[in-house]
Amino acid sequence: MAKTTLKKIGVMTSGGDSPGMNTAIRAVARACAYYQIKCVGIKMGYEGLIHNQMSELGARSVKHIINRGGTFLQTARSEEFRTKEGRAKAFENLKKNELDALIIIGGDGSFTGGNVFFKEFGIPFIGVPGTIDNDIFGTDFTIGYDTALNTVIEAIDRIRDSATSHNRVFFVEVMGRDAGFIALNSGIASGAQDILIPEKKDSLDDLFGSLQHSQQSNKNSSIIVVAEGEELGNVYDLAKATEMRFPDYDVRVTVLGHIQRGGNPSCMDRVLASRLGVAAVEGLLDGKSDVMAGIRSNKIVFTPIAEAIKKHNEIDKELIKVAKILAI
Ligand SMILES: Nc1ncnc2c1ncn2[C@@H]1O[C@H](COP(=O)(O)OP(=O)(O)OP(=O)(O)O)[C@@H](O)[C@H]1O
Ligand SMILES: O=P(O)(O)OC[C@H]1O[C@](O)(CO)[C@@H](O)[C@@H]1O
Ligand SMILES: [Mg+2]
Repeated sequence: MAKTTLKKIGVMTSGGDSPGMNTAIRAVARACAYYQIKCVGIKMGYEGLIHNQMSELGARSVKHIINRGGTFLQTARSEEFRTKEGRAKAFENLKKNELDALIIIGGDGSFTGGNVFFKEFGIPFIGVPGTIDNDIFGTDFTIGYDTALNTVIEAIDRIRDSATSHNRVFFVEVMGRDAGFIALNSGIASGAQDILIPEKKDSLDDLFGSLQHSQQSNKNSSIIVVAEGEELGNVYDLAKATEMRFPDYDVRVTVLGHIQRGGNPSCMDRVLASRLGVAAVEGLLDGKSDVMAGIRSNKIVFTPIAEAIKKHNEIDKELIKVAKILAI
């Protein structure tokens, strides 16, 4: 396997945390131990590189974290790393600690940072997609997405209990930044009356038509799942417009928020994180750099970082159709 002579690599988590990041760190540390290279854990994403916060991770340093949410290395959104001076400090520390390469577990922003750093200083790196949003090109699934979906449907199931008891209309906001993957899939899985996502052109008329249909077809509650990036309006605007249009409807709003980012990773996320962590170490040993390790049709693939950042996964139109048919 080994085409390179890497002796020591650094691993970090960066951007928003996601369930399964710990599993990925464990996989990186253990794969390094297996291939007899040193692994260093960098604290707080790029902040830890800039402020020299790092320590060696052996195979046993990562015990009992496979099942824990969050990231024990912690994470950050580093403004300083966006500056040339910040990145120069990071490079100095990287040399001081004799790190030959980096594995960056995070989202598109973290990969952009890695790409800029690679261009400036030639530090080899591989990205591992860790975000609940599933908004990264080059992988069918990102680490944390499946767990977040399961958290969302559990929450909406509970909302449904209350909604049906009161004949209410609920607007439920889910995360996803500019993408509607969480909303569309959780909406189908929780039997939503309507699902509003940025990738689909929505209108108030269509929404009102759907609510009216729900009322007329003897449903005793309606759940509307709204992606946080929805362009028609946020959940509060939509609830207000609905109350004005249908004064007799009893409307409520729930914003699920950061509960979607926590919790023990699902089996799917643990397997994904384990595979991608090993693939990233093997990829570096194989001489790959400036790429992201992902999974496509259940096979490990490496995608140039520039593509992973720029391109977007399309929403599956079949899912939109299924959601519509099943809301009959
Ligand atoms: N253009 C850039 N140049 C240098 N560093 C960058 C750049 N863009 C992002 N970064 C670094 O990457 C960090 C993480 O990016 P960001 O906050 O966008 O999260 P992310 O990795 O996209 O994860 P998520 O969207 O899931 O929260 C930023 O705080 C910054 O330190
Ligand atoms: O944790 P913060 O900084 O509030 O960021 C929230 C954002 O991060 C994510 O949870 C992950 O990218 C998005 O879904 C959300 O828009
Ligand atoms: Mg991002």
